Amino acid sequence: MNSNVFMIGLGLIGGSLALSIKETHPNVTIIGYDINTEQLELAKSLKVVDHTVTMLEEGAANADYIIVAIPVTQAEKVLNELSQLSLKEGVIVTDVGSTKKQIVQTAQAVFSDNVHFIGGHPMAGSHKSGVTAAKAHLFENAFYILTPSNEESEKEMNELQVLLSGTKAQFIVITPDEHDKLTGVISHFPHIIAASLVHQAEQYEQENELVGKLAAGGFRDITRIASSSPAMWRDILLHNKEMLLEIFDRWIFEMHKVRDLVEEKKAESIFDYFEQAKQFRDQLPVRQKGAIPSFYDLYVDVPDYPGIISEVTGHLAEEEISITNIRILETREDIYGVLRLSFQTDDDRKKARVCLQKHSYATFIQ
Ligand SMILES: NC(=O)c1ccc[n+]([C@@H]2O[C@H](COP(=O)([O-])OP(=O)(O)OC[C@H]3O[C@@H](n4cnc5c(N)ncnc54)[C@H](O)[C@@H]3O)[C@@H](O)[C@H]2O)c1
Ligand SMILES: O=C(O)C(=O)C[C@]1(C(=O)O)C=C[C@@H](O)C=C1
Repeated sequence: MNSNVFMIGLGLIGGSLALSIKETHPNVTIIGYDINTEQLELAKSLKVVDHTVTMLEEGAANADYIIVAIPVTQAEKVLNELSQLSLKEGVIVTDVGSTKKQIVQTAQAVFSDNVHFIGGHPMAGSHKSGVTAAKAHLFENAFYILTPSNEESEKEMNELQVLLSGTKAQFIVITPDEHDKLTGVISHFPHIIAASLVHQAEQYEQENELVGKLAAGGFRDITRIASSSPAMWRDILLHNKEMLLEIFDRWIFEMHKVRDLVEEKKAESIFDYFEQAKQFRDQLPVRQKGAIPSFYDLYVDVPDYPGIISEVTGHLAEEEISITNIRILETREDIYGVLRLSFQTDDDRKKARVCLQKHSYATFIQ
């Protein structure tokens, strides 16, 4: 494949897609554009793209594929701008936005028949933003949702999937409406809850400063996504208003129900509430990225002495095995603690296990 790809938006998602495309199709030329000149220059110096341009029309004119990877309200604006430019006959335009209804509607309204728009949404990401957080394998095993317009032929759909095959994601085709309902439940609303829990803790901290200091474990796990880009989430909430209002109502009803159980001390019902949630949560496909992010965790028994963590990570670094997360689960004096190392892939975890066993560490996988 030696097509021209024009990547608009060189942040986490645009950067990651560019890297994965280049890995599978080295002859593809990727031209990058971003309104933030710092991101643009970084993308060029990190070799995430081959060339950069500072005007939309410069990159759009010769593009066989245009990928719009910017916050969703900006995406609508840019689709409009693109529709005013002279584009190659048969160009395939796609986006990566977390909402689909409004974007697909805009694309259908503005593009003529010689432009093939296919809505897209890779269902994996991070709370980190910017090109420096981009990774070629960000979407491995994740679902990649496509919402083609009715007229989109099989040929264009196949071509786009070939271009994006390096993501190693699993493509799934649904309607924009279905998309916004599903993501409202499993992605958009959870982000609101995470942010609201953080706000609540902040308010309580004014009464007692220990709140912030003690906020660890569960609080950190459930609020990681509250560190995501505010601009991105503002736009998503504005786009998916109808669905989110419906979920708010159900959620408020649910919270009243649990509140009543607590007030009335209904022990059995409280148990059932947690038990049913645990059952549903435990049977979700954890190896697969998507609704629940997958982590390839390796547990290592470690004695508690200074420098132990750098010793373990040092062995892994020698063999160029990268860790995505590290956490001490339990380290008390004079006993063995447990280090939980997370990896991006199962392969990295296997290599790490062999490496650490060679250095006489006991390792286990849950
Ligand atoms: N972060 C995630 O987890 C995730 C996952 C899947 C999809 N998405 C979607 O991907 C899109 C991009 O998110 P991201 O995480 O890469 O954000 P990001 O902040 O890392 O990158 C966005 C980039 O777009 C640029 N930009 C903004 N407006 C622009 C414009 N008008 N023209 C050109 N460049 C512009 C910004 O300067 C920035 O570099 C969003 O629509 C988001 O909803 C995000
Ligand atoms: O892992 C995270 O940090 C994410 O929030 C990723 C996440 C999600 O909600 O699952 C966020 C928004 C995207 O549209 C898709 C994926």
